[in-house]
Amino acid sequence: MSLPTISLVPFLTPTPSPTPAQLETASALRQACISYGFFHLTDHAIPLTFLSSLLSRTAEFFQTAPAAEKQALKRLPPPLGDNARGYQRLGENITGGQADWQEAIDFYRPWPAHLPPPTSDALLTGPNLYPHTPATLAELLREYVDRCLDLGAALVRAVALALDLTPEETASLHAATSESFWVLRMIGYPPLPPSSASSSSCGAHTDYGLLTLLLASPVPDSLLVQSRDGTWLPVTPVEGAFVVNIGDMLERLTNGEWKSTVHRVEHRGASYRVSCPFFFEPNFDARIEPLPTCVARTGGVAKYEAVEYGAHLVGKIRGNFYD
Ligand SMILES: N=C(N)NCCCC[C@H](N)C(=O)O
Ligand SMILES: O=C(O)CCC(=O)C(=O)O
Ligand SMILES: [Fe+2]
Repeated sequence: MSLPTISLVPFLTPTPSPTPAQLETASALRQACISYGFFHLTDHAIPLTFLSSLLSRTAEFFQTAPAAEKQALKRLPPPLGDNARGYQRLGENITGGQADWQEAIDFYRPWPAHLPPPTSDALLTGPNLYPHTPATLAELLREYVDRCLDLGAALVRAVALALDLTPEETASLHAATSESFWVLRMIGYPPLPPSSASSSSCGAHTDYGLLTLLLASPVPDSLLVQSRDGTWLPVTPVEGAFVVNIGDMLERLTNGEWKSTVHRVEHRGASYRVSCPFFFEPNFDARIEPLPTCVARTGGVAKYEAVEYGAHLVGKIRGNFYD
């Protein structure tokens, strides 16, 4: 099935006031976010050759890194690790109480020095663990983070216009994402065993933050997006495009006008699928509550309380692993 496609060209460079091309894109973005909460993003300024190398080096890590290297990168409880960053073996992740058929590495923004540790057990305060195999992967991952942060900032400009925010609300949205507590996840999906009709590569969930930029192997129908009527729409990848979706914090900011759409992964067939979702999130300590312009458009009553993004994230991480 085809999700809407949005070209980011008009938003790549900030402008003092909205251009006609920006207004046109903002209106298409608004429709896509209301109808699906998911869209393909093209013309994002990240070269296809870079994205292809990142995907192929990621596949190389999962398929060829020695077991000892994966062991050395393991997500560990304190004092050796911070319980969140690092490598997770097949079956270590759970969604909705069921194991996901995937292995992964999580990277987060380095813990901001000015914030107190979020929990007594030092969750999230440790170092990122970058792979050594293949040799060029760590540098690609770091460059990918920088590029995705720029892309996230451009998308926030588009979102502010699509939501018709006041200048004050636009400024507060930019301030709430200026130190984005980003997450980069490298995921490897071996095909699901053919016999296991009930198992899943990644169970049905919503993403936690603002906007997810999903880069994945071009395998059709592995990612499934729940439509507004409850049916599952299989996604056909568009070469060089990101699949972008809305997270829980953007649903809250919009007072539910835009929903954080439920999605899941069911990867069958013969290929080894990889993905590198970049989660462009609010600052860890950002207070997220419905924006007045969105409240006014959705019946005049705030349907969500204010939350600190970090508190929401910590609650989610607690339920993500078997141990
Ligand atoms: N930051 C995000 N969205 N990470 C991926 C979430 C995948 C689902 C997760 N196991 C869960 O149960 O929520
Ligand atoms: O790999 C994918 O296509 C999606 C992964 C995903 O939804 C997630 O990690 O949040
Ligand atoms: Fe997701």
